[in-house]
Amino acid sequence: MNRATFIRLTTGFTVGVGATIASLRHGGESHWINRDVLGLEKKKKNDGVVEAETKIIDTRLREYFNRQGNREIKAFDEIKKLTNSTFPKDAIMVTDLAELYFFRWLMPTLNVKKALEVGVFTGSSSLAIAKGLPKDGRLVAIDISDEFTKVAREFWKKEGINEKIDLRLGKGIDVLKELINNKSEVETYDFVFIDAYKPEYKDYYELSLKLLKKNGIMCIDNTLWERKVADPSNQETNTVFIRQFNEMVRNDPRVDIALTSIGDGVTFVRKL
Ligand SMILES: C[S@@+](CC[C@H](N)C(=O)[O-])C[C@H]1O[C@@H](n2cnc3c(N)ncnc32)[C@H](O)[C@@H]1O
Repeated sequence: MNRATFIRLTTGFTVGVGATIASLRHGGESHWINRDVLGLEKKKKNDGVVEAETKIIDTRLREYFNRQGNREIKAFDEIKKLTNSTFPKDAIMVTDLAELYFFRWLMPTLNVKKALEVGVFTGSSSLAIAKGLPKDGRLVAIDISDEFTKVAREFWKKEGINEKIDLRLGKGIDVLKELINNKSEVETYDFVFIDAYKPEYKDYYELSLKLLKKNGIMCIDNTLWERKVADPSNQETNTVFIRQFNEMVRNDPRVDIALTSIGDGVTFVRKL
């Protein structure tokens, strides 16, 4: 059998690819190998069941996915490259490419005219949102860092979308409160994207909910937090905050929700 067509477990247990993605049961210690075949990571659960996880981590499959699943927008790659060279240590914060394509598509699909974002960094998600807005659409983009958003501002200008973006520098909570204080802003936003300081997610959520229209959509990024939310032994600060946040949203009767495994996990919320 061609090595690339099977999964081998450390017990010597070997199975064909087609039948095994959902679950493999066996008794001994196991780790799956040859991620390259499926592009899916598998982990052994306590009861010996090995399950496929949804995040695409295989480079080849990811490349195929990004190439074939979307009509290429070169600017998404360019901003990622520019961020890598300008802020190599922080570049991991750039929003997942699949998410960028999805947001660009979502804006006209939801007929979004007025959007809000908390957490701009070098401007990738703002770029995707603004590209999907109509000519007279507006994105209010909030970030605390002048240094990061300087790169964003220059890039938006180059892309000809800067007119659609109203950048507000400041702490997310303060700027959202300022917006709410202006009564004409309350319940006028069609779309909100939250991707800033994790311990403040609950505050961004509460404040943004006031700004969101009825039936407006809020997307909250990183809600699977590198899968750590599902590991009870992980008690890191951000993991705990995200877990509490997920619990709160799940129990909030003011919204309808869908947690998706796109990127690092994105929760979609519709204001009822
Ligand atoms: C994960 S990055 C955002 C990534 C961005 N969405 C993108 O597509 O590249 C988080 C951003 O939140 C900003 N930030 C951190 N604390 C903040 C706060 N208290 N208020 C507003 N922005 C904050 C950081 O400066 C950083 O740019």
